[in-house]
Amino acid sequence: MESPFKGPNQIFKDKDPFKEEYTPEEILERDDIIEEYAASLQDVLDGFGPPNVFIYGQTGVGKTATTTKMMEYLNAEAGAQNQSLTVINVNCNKRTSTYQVISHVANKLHPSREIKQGTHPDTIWSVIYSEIDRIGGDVILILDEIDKLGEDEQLLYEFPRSRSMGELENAEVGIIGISNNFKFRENLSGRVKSTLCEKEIQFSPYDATELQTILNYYADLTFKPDVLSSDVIPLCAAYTAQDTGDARMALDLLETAGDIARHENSELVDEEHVRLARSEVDRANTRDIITERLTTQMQLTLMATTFLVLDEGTDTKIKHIYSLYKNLCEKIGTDTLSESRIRDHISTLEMFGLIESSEKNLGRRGGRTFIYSLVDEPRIVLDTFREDAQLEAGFPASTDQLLSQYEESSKSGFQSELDL
Ligand SMILES: Nc1ncnc2c1ncn2[C@@H]1O[C@H](COP(=O)(O)OP(=O)(O)OP(=O)(O)O)[C@@H](O)[C@H]1O
Repeated sequence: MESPFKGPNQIFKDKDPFKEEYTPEEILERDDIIEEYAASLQDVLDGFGPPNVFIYGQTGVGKTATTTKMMEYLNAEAGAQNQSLTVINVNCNKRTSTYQVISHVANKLHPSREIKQGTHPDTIWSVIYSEIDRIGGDVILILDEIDKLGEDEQLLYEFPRSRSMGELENAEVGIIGISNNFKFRENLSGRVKSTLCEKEIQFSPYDATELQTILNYYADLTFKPDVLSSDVIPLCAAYTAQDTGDARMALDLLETAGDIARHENSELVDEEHVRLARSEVDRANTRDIITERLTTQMQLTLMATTFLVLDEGTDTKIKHIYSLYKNLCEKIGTDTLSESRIRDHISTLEMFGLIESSEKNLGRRGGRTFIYSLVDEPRIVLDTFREDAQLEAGFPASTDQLLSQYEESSKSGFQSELDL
């Protein structure tokens, strides 16, 4: 058999900067934010103790990268001034409760103690406090994806108050919470909000010009010289700015365009590669949101909406979505939520960019109603649900037939418009 691999790579010189764990040398296009961030952290260097800061903004807008860079600078300055500063970083995506976070922090502070699963929380807290007091100085706990802690506020209440509650004598603690969930802040209890959100920094989405600067920087690190045709970066930036303004998505698009060109043994990456990459990235993003971000109940709400969209004779309004949702729950044997909870889920699906709404007049009867449609092709959404056997069990037997009919009629609808 002939080798299935392609010839020598003519496109990339390095792919590390595209990896999740890569931290760029420079943070571009965020000078104002960096200034604001530095002002919030100045207390540490001036000896007034670490602040609590809440960082928020959509996904991929540089919250984590900027925070990592700020901590590098802060550590260097604190070191130069002989100040004791300890920074502990925890991603709450993997540790979603106070218990899991404190176990992790205790293990980081005191690795030889090895906290075992089931250790009483009081024991864990006392390991943390005695270790922090032994080290002394300022301690900053960074909680990335802090919203994953949900309603478990114990850590957020207790940790920033540890000094005033007499748990610490030689040290003081501040929390930097990072979140892309806008609802999280609103849902915090007053007592936690007032401390955690003492200082807030909002990261806005990038515009096309900012994305171009970021993409040019990464392109220099990752592509061989002169392989990108001149419209590739502006196109990647324009597509992403119109959509989310998310730098991760723009980088993903650029890398995928390069992958496609490499797969074709092409010597250049061009506009067509970016177009192909765009539909690949869209498909992958939709899949990621559905599988990683939605609860089962949200998935069922989206599934009901998708089947209604396929059933072209029925309006996709909440009442109909809810009724189909209840049938699906029954079919796959899960709890059924109230209509108002499903309304909330529909708002969340809109926030994730999976569905969109339009207002419809109800004609002579008067009044208006909202009609929902899918942002992506139904096939992409259903293909994702098919990967989950429990959800697939809810599919009607006629799914494939409905899907083909829908796709046929969308195609013929397009042709008849062209005939005009
Ligand atoms: N201003 C920037 N300069 C250089 N690189 C950037 C910038 N903004 C984002 N990036 C890069 O884009 C990617 C996504 O950024 P980052 O992880 O910081 O986003 P985030 O806002 O923390 O997203 P999430 O909420 O999903 O965690 C990373 O590879 C990061 O290095």
